[in-house]
Amino acid sequence: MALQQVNKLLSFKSTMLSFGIELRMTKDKRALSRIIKKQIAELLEVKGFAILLISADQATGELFFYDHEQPVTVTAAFAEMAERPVPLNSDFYNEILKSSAPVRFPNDSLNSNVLEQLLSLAAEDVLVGTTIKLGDKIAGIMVMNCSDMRIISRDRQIFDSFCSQIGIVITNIQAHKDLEAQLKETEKYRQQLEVEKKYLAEEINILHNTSEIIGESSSLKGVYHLVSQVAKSSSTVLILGETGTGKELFARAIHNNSPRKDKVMIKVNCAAIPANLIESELFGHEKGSFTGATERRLGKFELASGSTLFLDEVGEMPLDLQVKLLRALQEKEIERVGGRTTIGVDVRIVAATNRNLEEEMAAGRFRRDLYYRLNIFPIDLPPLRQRRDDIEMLVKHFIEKYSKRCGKQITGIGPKALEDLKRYGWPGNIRELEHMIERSILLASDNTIRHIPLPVVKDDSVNIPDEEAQFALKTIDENEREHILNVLNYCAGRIAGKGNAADILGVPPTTLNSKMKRLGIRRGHTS
Ligand SMILES: Nc1ncnc2c1ncn2[C@@H]1O[C@H](COP(=O)(O)OP(=O)(O)OP(=O)(O)O)[C@@H](O)[C@H]1O
Repeated sequence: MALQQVNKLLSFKSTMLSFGIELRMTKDKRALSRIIKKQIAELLEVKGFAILLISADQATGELFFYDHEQPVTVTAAFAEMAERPVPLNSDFYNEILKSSAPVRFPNDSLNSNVLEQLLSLAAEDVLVGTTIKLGDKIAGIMVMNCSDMRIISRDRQIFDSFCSQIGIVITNIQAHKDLEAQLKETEKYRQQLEVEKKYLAEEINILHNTSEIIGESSSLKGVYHLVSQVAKSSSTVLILGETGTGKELFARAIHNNSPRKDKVMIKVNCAAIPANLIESELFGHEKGSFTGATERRLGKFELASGSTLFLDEVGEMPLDLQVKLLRALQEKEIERVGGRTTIGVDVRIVAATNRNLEEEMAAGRFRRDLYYRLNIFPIDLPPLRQRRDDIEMLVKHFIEKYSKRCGKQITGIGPKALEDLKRYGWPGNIRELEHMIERSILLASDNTIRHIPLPVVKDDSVNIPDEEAQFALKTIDENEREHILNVLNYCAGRIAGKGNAADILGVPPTTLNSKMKRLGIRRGHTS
């Protein structure tokens, strides 16, 4: 090799080496632009340049490196323009992206105000565009103006080496940016978890403070025994029982006596969530997966991982979601709405319902396969009318709880009032008893409850039965209908408002209205 050639090669190598080192040591985009400008001008006699960073789908470019010393760059208009992505759908950019070598273009090809201002092409200038690659991956596009394209063509080795050095820098910066974005996303995700955890912990705290299980009747002792047998395992439990019998209370007891007790039990009320939101509530969603999904949201399944998921009112779950629930239970993994990957979850399921699932299956409203998956360890909670022995204890418990809350000094209940309570049918079970005691405390004029405002009977067809035998002949719906009618009579047909039917029954007026509709109760039924 001729000495001159060897010297040229040596000098080129050392220039590239120091260029590469300089680039890698500089962190500031403005300073990097300055280094690129100096080198490109010295080596290739390039006058102006701009480098665009390409979006992942190659649809737009972001102005990344350019000559910050150009006077135009200090204007507000330029700053605003420089922020906007440059669309890459013109022939000019297509040609550059397709070509493996630098391409020369007519001077009016730029089609971008910001680039036109940066390069400020003179008539004698040559406009050149090229891709900036790292290996086979296109990282950016460089457009430049020089006086003679031949310099670039002649020194292609220099030019290519120069471009790949910039490719390394761009890729590094991009990777750093991606990492930062991921860290930001993770931090947001962590914060969301914290918020949800705090909210749930508070919710549970409230419930814990008030949710001692009271009762020593033999039927309840049978339930305690079942709870103690199953709690320690991870088996699915299905709690069955009429409304207000304490299904949620027992679900918490199972969780609190399980090895998962240090984590918060997560509850989903399958009846309370609109059908179109319940999937996202259970399985979560990715950002943008549907209108209104502005953030990624964790589902209750994910939140319950390592803990217990309490599926309340599972009998009300829409059929299409029952399929998804079954899949999640069988495969122990879920997919967020709009997500592309499956997420493994370790969740213990406790489900509850006041519906007769056999009937629901026969009517085609509940999937048989899901029923068998849930009915592994069923626990039947007896209604209050079958454990009247517990009424006195429960009454004492609620008197203590509510007299404190109401700021009254109620110490007990009179024998007549207690006898009335023991004879009543309790279709709303313990919840109804609880509300009744709260109401009686508010109405009491001295420190003893002497009168209980039990629903008044006005219609023979809804007469309150004397003994258990009569209840045994009725269905839950019949009982519910009868009780609602009694309460409506008592409130002179008024549904909404404090002290009226919905309030006494402990349900929102809308729920009472729909129950009335389902049970065929018209307002005219009441007097
Ligand atoms: N054995 C009990 N001792 C004390 N309080 C009880 C008992 N059982 C139920 N309660 C109270 O009665 C109310 C209703 O209980 P819970 O919500 O657990 O019933 P549920 O069967 O889940 O009702 P629903 O079917 O309407 O969801 C709660 O305030 C609960 O604390």
